[in-house]
Amino acid sequence: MTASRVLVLNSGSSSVKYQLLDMRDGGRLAVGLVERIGEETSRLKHTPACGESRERTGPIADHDAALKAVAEELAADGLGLDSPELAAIGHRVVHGGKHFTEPTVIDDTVLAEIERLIPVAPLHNPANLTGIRTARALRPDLPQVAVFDTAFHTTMPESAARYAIDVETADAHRIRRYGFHGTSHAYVSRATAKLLGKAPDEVNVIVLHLGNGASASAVRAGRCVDTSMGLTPLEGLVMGTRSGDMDPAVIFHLMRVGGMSADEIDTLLNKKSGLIGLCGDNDMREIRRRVDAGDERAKLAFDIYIHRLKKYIGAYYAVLGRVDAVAFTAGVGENAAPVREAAVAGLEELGLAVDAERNAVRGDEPRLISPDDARVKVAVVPTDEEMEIATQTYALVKGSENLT
Ligand SMILES: Nc1ncnc2c1ncn2[C@@H]1O[C@H](COP(=O)(O)OP(=O)(O)O)[C@@H](O)[C@H]1O
Ligand SMILES: CC(=O)OP(=O)(O)O
Ligand SMILES: [Mg+2]
Repeated sequence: MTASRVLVLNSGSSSVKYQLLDMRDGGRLAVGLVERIGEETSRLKHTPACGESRERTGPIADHDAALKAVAEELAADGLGLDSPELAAIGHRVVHGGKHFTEPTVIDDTVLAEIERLIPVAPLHNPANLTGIRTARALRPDLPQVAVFDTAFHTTMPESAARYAIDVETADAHRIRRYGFHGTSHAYVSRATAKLLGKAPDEVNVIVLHLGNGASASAVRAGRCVDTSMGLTPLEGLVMGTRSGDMDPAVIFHLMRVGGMSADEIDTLLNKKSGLIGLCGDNDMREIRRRVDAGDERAKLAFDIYIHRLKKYIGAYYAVLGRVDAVAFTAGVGENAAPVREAAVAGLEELGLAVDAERNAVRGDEPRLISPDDARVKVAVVPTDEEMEIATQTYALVKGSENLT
């Protein structure tokens, strides 16, 4: 029997999403989520294919404890990490810098590089590292593979990747646009081509990944040519708790006039800005409920969110020259019909429109929400970062087995 299972760990700043997949048929043997890590109200939800969902509530102190709890849940279903059927563990790693352009088997050198990049992904890389270290301790013999959020964006031309700052300073500090959510942008742009009945290299797609973190990308013939996140996942769209774009001089002003430290401003812009800073809520469901109830602050937050999104659709339309489809994905993009409607409203001259009835339909499958005669298709394409990570992990592990 050859090992054919892959465990995927997607460790976020306060959560771990995981899936155990059988790569012979892509079947999901178990999926789960640990939320609110580090709080009193942590929750683990585990759903095995062979039975009912189970929940654990109560404090889970850190990512190490979270992963150990996940390992226990898997073991309870006979799917423990000690299984000989496990071929590899695939990890989402947010920042891979310029160095990592492909999925990579993790060794001590790779770990050190991920650690070196912590200052440019302070919310994400530490969590990813803990996930890797704990998984390695549990199964030291197993290949652990890192799949980087930045990898898909390494095809960007210098004109998109470079900031217009002094070249020597930028190079000395490796300052450039790296871009994130690449696994999702890659998966969704390919799935969008498939939905249109085309090969990925035949279409130009604008992908809008709208989760808690949010980013847009311009994908020409299957290759990323621009993306909204930058050196760190702070730039670009308005997000749940992050500001996205603003005049960088705001930072000097807050330091000189507001008396704030660099760390305080970092926390302000990453954790207390975006939707939560504007209206006190970062969940689009709650914001829509408030907007519908006539709440002015929620309405302004929603309008700022949409205004920024629309600017990026226009910008990437110009970058691509010809657009075949705009694809909405992730928590907000897949579920919030009012966001999709508002983002595209008024863009008829660009060939973009949303059909209200189609937009209202909910579902898990990729689908078109534009009218039949639309020049540019608008699509909802559920992302599947875990499946993409598993596929890349398994291909790498099996490929290297075949070579030996
Ligand atoms: N039914 C829904 N309607 C509107 N927004 C939703 C819905 N479900 C989830 N969301 C939004 O999606 C966000 C989470 O998206 P997700 O892609 O899971 O984020 P992340 O991976 O960054 O944690 C929530 O914060 C919420 O704003
Ligand atoms: C890179 C990033 O912002 O990721 P997430 O949306 O998971 O926070
Ligand atoms: Mg996400």
